[in-house]
Amino acid sequence: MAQGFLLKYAEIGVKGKNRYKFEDALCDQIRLRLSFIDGDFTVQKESGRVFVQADGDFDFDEVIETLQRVFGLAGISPVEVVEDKNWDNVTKAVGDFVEKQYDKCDFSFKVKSKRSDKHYPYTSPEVCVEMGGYLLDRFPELSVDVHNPDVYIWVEIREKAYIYSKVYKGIGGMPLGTAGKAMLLLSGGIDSPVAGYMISKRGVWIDAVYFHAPPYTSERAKQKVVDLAKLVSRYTGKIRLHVVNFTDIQMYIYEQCPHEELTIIMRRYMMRIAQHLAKENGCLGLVTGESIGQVASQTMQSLAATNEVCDIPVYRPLIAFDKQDIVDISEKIGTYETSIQPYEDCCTIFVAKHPVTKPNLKAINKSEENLTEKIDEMVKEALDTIEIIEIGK
Ligand SMILES: Nc1ncnc2c1ncn2[C@@H]1O[C@H](COP(=O)(O)OP(=O)(O)OP(=O)(O)O)[C@@H](O)[C@H]1O
Repeated sequence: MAQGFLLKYAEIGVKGKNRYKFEDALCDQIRLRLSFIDGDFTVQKESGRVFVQADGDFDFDEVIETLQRVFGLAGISPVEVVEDKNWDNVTKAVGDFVEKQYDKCDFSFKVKSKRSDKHYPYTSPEVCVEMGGYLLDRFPELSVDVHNPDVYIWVEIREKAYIYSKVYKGIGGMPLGTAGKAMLLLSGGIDSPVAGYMISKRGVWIDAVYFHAPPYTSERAKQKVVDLAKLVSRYTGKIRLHVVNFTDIQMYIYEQCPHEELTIIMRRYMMRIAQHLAKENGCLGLVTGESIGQVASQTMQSLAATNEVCDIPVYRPLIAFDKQDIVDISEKIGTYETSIQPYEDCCTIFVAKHPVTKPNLKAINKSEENLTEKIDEMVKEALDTIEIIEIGK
């Protein structure tokens, strides 16, 4: 059983003077996530790494899976720690480690070393050579292969010595909470959950808003969005989901506006409401799952028309992604199966047969003039009757 886990971080490593803030945010996230699973974990910074001391009963796979969902980590290694790092202790510990890890010591290996304690009597290359020699003496069936070894044996000389041979890939990105908060427009489709995951991977907290149109969209369609938010929150942490009743607004637009402009005008009202909620909740921008050319409302002209009603940035993490690339990510993060459940979305119910693909802004603005102040009352009513669902932890 590993005594703990040595974690390598991703981009934080290239940060300058304020690197400690990113490291602290990362440690906070690791502590939080590990607090939800069995085991007794102590998280501490260790020059360029994070060390998690693991005590008590814990499920190894669960720890790895949990850490693999923490943004900011590049690699996760179960380690043996040698407190007193004098050379004899370290060599013996490395030999014991190899013996314990592998039933048969007949493979090829390469020792890799990193030394952050510059006062240690051996340099990194010396550690590799000396340790390699020691292992060959102790396990005669081992062989060295510096180009393509079966096993890498890592020895990191820090305040203590750390020994490991496995590196589980981390998810990368930046620690949550290092980049402010944004409001995700979350539908029940494939794209917006992926967009939420992607923006969050850059360290952004997310809140979400879902436009619901009962009775045209069912309770099951809403539940699907709640389920998606739960799945996304395994990565993004807590999400405050705002469910907006959009029925009256949609019906009114349907009655008053040219049908080929419906999707754009509805989308503009969604953006206005989302922006209001974003400002109310301290969000610095909106996030959507749009990508250029995917459907009529996602041409560059249409995106310009939806942007026009926003005075805060609209982030579209998937803007240049092919559909298949988006599907691949949704499968990886576990939202795909839920996203493809066949429940209707309000945008697909009130869709025109021939929506405009190159909306003319003047024409759109003119059509919106027909909506009179009645729509402002409807927007106010929608804002007053929002249901808030707290998702995740
Ligand atoms: N009912 C809704 N509630 C909240 N946001 C929505 C809703 N419908 C659409 N959106 C937002 O608008 C974006 C574009 O929606 P649209 O239906 O045109 O495309 P889509 O490719 O089907 O997107 P998705 O797969 O995310 O549903 C979505 O990614 C989402 O951010």
